[in-house]
Amino acid sequence: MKKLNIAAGIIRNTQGEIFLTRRAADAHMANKLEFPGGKIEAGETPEQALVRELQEETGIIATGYSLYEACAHAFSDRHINLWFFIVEQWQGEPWGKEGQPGMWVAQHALQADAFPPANLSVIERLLAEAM
Ligand SMILES: Nc1nc2c([nH]c(=O)n2[C@H]2C[C@H](O)[C@@H](COP(=O)(O)OP(=O)(O)OP(=O)(O)O)O2)c(=O)[nH]1
Ligand SMILES: [Mg+2]
Repeated sequence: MKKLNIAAGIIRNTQGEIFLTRRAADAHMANKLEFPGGKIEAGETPEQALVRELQEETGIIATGYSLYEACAHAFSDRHINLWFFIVEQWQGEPWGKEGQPGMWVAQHALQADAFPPANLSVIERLLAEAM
């Protein structure tokens, strides 16, 4: 079974909104909302992958972040380890740089069923901790 390690950024602004992107129609977990991010490459730390992926997918340079939650999930065809980081300091303005729709959503308005199933626990925690 395929094993993937993923770093993703929960980019949160001072209004308590989080930047989300929608996955492509032809990707794994097609059309689901996600926290921007992607595969940790050989030799990279999760933090290095986070900074690289956010630059590639949203154009920002993350400068302040901390690990929020790590979890594992077995899909029917792959096993993934996910590292979710809260990102609260960055340079630039995030946008859907790879053509994917991007949007700001209030933390308290996140909806777990719009995300891949692996995100359930992190969404529940974000909802519980929303202002
Ligand atoms: N980025 C991201 N991926 C997630 C989330 N939840 C979740 O299950 N995933 C899964 C979907 C994919 O199987 C995997 C992410 O891989 P990806 O397709 O984004 O990888 P990548 O950016 O490196 O893309 P590529 O170079 O392979 O095209 O993790 C999430 O919140 N954010
Ligand atoms: Mg990605």
